[in-house]
Amino acid sequence: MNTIQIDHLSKRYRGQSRPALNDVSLTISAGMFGLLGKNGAGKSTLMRILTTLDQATTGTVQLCGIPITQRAAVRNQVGYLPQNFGFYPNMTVRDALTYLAILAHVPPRSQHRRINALLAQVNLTDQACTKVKALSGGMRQRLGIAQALVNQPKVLIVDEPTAGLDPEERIRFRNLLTEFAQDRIVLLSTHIVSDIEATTNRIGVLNQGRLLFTGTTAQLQAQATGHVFTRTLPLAELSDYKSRYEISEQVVQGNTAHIRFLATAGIPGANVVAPTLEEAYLYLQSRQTRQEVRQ
Ligand SMILES: Nc1ncnc2c1ncn2[C@@H]1O[C@H](COP(=O)(O)OP(=O)(O)OP(=O)(O)O)[C@@H](O)[C@H]1O
Repeated sequence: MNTIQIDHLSKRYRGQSRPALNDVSLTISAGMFGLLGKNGAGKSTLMRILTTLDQATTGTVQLCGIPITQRAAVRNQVGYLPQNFGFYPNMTVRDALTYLAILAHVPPRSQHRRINALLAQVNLTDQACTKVKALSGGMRQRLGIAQALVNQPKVLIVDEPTAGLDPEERIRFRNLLTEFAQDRIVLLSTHIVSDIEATTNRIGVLNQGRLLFTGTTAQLQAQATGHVFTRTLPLAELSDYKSRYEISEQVVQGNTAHIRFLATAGIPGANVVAPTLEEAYLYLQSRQTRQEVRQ
């Protein structure tokens, strides 16, 4: 029963006219799963419901077979790294983890061993005596993972974890997540497509509270096949293209522009190219917008 089963989940915050989540149904099985969506799509709301920090308005969730309403039991199975994670700045890394281990009821005789293992896993052994406030952004996020794993959860939920990390730390952090996904569910929420590309091929896309897509990255890319084009054109024509099409890439050299763009049908003089995952994601979003305009 190593799955998260979400059925017809909706959430409407008090005083808001539009629901933050709108009839979301989704099954997430073991391994890494990426949840993509732009700002305000509802990702954090879903994460907070799955971690029992917030409650749905309607719908049900079963996490590893446990109904989400059994909050204490669910919390034993879930580790969470929230957005903007930051805690106990004046404690050392070891003291902060020890404190959390106590809160998580880790037996005193296992605490030291568990914390040493976690520090090694997230590569922070050398920083055990460093104060949290002195860690770099990447180290802090790795400490965030360690704190989420203190109670050895079956499910790890991470919300926009790579924002603000430099490329090296971002890669390191993503590799860490894929390692952890080998024997548990890791749910990664992000609006950064390259984070998904580098870690998983199983995704869901949220937009304005609705699940627009769930499947593999290849399936998403297949939906955009035939809708991404490349063209070299005089720089003077670029603004006209920009007003008509979604440009996914542009390189300007002198008076010439090389562009990749999205269009619903073939364009004379433009060549069809295979969509990248980012372009497939943009195509999905723009198709949704066109449908809304038509309605
Ligand atoms: N506590 C709250 N009270 C009222 N509205 C909220 C609350 N939290 C979120 N919302 C609204 O719910 C919608 C979804 O927000 P949510 O934070 O879940 O999106 P998100 O995809 O995580 O976006 P971001 O990447 O910006 O965090 C937004 O319209 C947001 O304004």
